[in-house]
Order: sequence, then C-alpha cells, then structure tokens
Amino acid sequence: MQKPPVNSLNLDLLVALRDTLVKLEKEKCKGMILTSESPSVFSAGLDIMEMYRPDHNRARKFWTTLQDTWIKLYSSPYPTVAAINGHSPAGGCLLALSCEYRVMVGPKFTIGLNETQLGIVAPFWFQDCMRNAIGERQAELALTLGKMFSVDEALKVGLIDEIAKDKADAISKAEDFLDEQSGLPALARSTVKVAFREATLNRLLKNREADTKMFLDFISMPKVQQALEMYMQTLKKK
Ligand SMILES: CCCCC/C=C\C/C=C\CC/C=C/CC(=O)SCCNC(=O)CCNC(=O)[C@H](O)C(C)(C)COP(=O)(O)OP(=O)(O)OC[C@H]1O[C@@H](n2cnc3c(N)ncnc32)[C@H](O)[C@@H]1OP(=O)(O)O
Repeated sequence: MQKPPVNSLNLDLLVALRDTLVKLEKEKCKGMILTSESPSVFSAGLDIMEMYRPDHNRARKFWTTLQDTWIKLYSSPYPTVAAINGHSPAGGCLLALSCEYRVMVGPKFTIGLNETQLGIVAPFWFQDCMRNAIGERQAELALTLGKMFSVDEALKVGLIDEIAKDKADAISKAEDFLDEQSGLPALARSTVKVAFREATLNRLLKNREADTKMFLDFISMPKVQQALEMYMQTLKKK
C-alpha cells in the first residue's frame, strides 16, 4: 500500500486493492505479501472522511467495495501474509487479520480493533476475524475495550504470528512462510483454507445488504457524526 501519509482506506485505495486481488487470482498467483510503503503506518484503517458527512451513494459504494475487498482477500486460494511494518488500527488490523499469517515489526507499533474507543462499532465480520485469530474470550475483551495491542502483547495473544526487527526481516519471514506453502498441492491447500473460512465468509455473503444498510444508518446518526468530527479534530490538532 502506498497512499501517503497513512494508507487510510478511502474508496480509491479500496478499488485498487480489490482490483489487484481479482487480478492476482485470475493470474494464478502463488502467494502475496501485503505491506506498506510508509515507515511507520501499515494502514490507519478506514478513511474517516468517507464516513464524515457522506454523500449517500458514495458511502454505499465505499462500503460495498470494502466488503468486496475483504471477501476477495479472506477467500483467496493463494497464501497471503501481512508484513505489518507500522501501526495497524481498525480497518488496517482487518486487512492483517484477513491474511493467513502475520509478521509484525517490533517493538514500537500497535495493532487492534479500536472502534469502540472512537464511539463506533466494529462490524460483525471484523469481530469474527478477531475471534478466529485470538479466540472468543480474548476477542470479547479486546473488542469491548477497543484495545490496541503492543507487538509483544499481540504475539502473546496470537494476534500476530512472528515479530520482525525491521521491514526487510518481516519480508524475509513472510517469504519463508510462502516458501513452505509453495511445496504443497495447491488445490488441497486452498480447499482446506476455504473450509476453515467458509462460515465467516458466508455470514457476510448472506447478510451483505443488511450490513450495508446498518453501516449507512449508523453513519447517518447525529451522535456518530459528532464523534467522527471530534475524532478528526483530535487527529488534526495532533
Ligand atoms: C448499533 C449498531 C451498530 C452496527 C454497526 C454497523 C456498522 C458499523 C459502522 C461503522 C463502522 C466503521 C468501521 C470503521 C473502522 C475503521 O477503520 S475507523 C478508522 C480508525 N482509524 C484510526 O483510529 C486511526 C487514526 N489514526 C491514527 O491513530 C494515527 O494517524 C496513526 C495511524 C497512528 C499514524 O500516526 P502519525 O502520527 O504517523 O500520523 P498522524 O496522526 O499525524 O496522521 C497524518 C494525517 O493523516 C490523517 N489521518 C490519520 N488517520 C486517518 C484516517 N483513518 N482517516 C483519515 N485521515 C486520517 C490525520 O488526520 C493527519 O492529517 P493531517 O493533519 O491533515 O496531515
């Protein structure tokens, strides 16, 4: 990802990500490493400006493109690794959680689904991804608190799989994971992957329109708009 300054996921970046994932699958990609060009941010999550005083049609397109991107990434037949070389809050954490393996550069960055802290709610499929990675108990704690994990905490709870000392080390560890996968029969590998992920995927696939409506209704609430405005101001003042 290369959208300065913080790889916030706006409609344009989501379209680019989705189209890349479609292309990789078509071209029978053997494996993908998702990382960031920024030295300190993997992705700042959803672009707040897409949710603040939105145009209804654009907001709908934004959300359905996010759903498409997640479905493609989460169900990709080829192996996927997130080389998390910077902070990874909210939607950034979702991208990392949707890969099969996570290597994060330590020690100073943070990762987590922090939505509760912002007065918004992580959608059920964000929550499912966290639950699948760290288990029911830890996911409930993390999501109710909107906890941002340090790299050490993330490893301990199973949110990431390995710590790297810098980006090059993270890429090298990610390549080791892909090398290991490349020795396996591809169809057997992807069938097992999709079987593990099917229930989570189907939950969104069967409820896409309801999920979209919930998002649109949620961001139309004056209280949510107020919370987003205050949050944007805090970020800008900083
Ligand atoms: C009741 C029923 C409910 C049902 C629920 C149904 C639906 C749910 C509805 C909605 C859910 C929506 C889900 C949202 C998930 C998200 O992803 S929300 C986004 C959360 N992201 C964050 O909280 C991260 C915020 N950013 C940061 O913490 C920091 O920027 C950083 C990533 C740690 C980097 O810090 P750094 O110091 O390097 O940079 P700056 O903070 O100075 O930022 C630079 C620049 O970028 C702007 N910016 C940062 N983050 C965002 C963002 N997410 N979107 C837009 N813009 C962002 C920041 O304002 C600075 O701008 P500048 O001052 O103009 O340079």
